[in-house]
Amino acid sequence: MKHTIEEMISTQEIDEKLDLLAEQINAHYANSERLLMVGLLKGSVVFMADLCRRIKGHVEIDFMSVSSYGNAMTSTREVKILKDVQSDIQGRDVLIVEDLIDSGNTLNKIREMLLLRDPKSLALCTLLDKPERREIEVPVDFIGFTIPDEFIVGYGIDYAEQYRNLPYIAKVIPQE
Ligand SMILES: O=P(O)(O)OC[C@H]1O[C@H](OP(=O)(O)OP(=O)(O)O)[C@H](O)[C@@H]1O
Ligand code: HPA
Ligand SMILES: [Mg+2]
Repeated sequence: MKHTIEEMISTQEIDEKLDLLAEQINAHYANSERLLMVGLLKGSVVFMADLCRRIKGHVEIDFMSVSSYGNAMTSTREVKILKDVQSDIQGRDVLIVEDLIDSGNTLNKIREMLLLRDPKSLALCTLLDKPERREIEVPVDFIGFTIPDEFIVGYGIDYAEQYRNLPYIAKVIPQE
């Protein structure tokens, strides 16, 4: 599809928001002994890398790979687990780190799956939230930016695998 992109959230705004998010997360887990941050590949990689370096104390990171969008702009609503976490999460404080919540299908599925493994606690953090698009309610504990219903790219987030390397967040504008 022919399109252009337009900057929506600058690198500096992202940096400042990450400082705030990290402050909230550090306060929330001040008494936690072994926090496990679980990122969802691939979209959360850039956010995870920047966020985990701001978290204090004993922190471990792990990743899961799920996919629901392929190269399209709309969800198939089917969430496939392509790679599971390597860590045993039973009795652990687990923080899921996600780049974007749109319909809520991805996070809802992951949350249900991880809860069955009996973690000590399970919380959700997303950099971007698009509440207008929600199909399933998911409880989110830490939210960076609440954004309108636009297709987003950059800072780890793709359109047909492109733009993950942008250091800022942009919206995609379709063209004739
Ligand atoms: O709330 P939802 O409607 O489920 O959509 C959000 C999910 O969709 C995107 O991932 P995608 O499946 O495209 O994989 P990717 O992270 O590898 O780009 C995004 O990174 C979120 O994980
Ligand atoms: O806005 C988006 N951009 C990229 N991938 C996505 N997956 C769900 N929503 C989006
Ligand atoms: Mg994607």
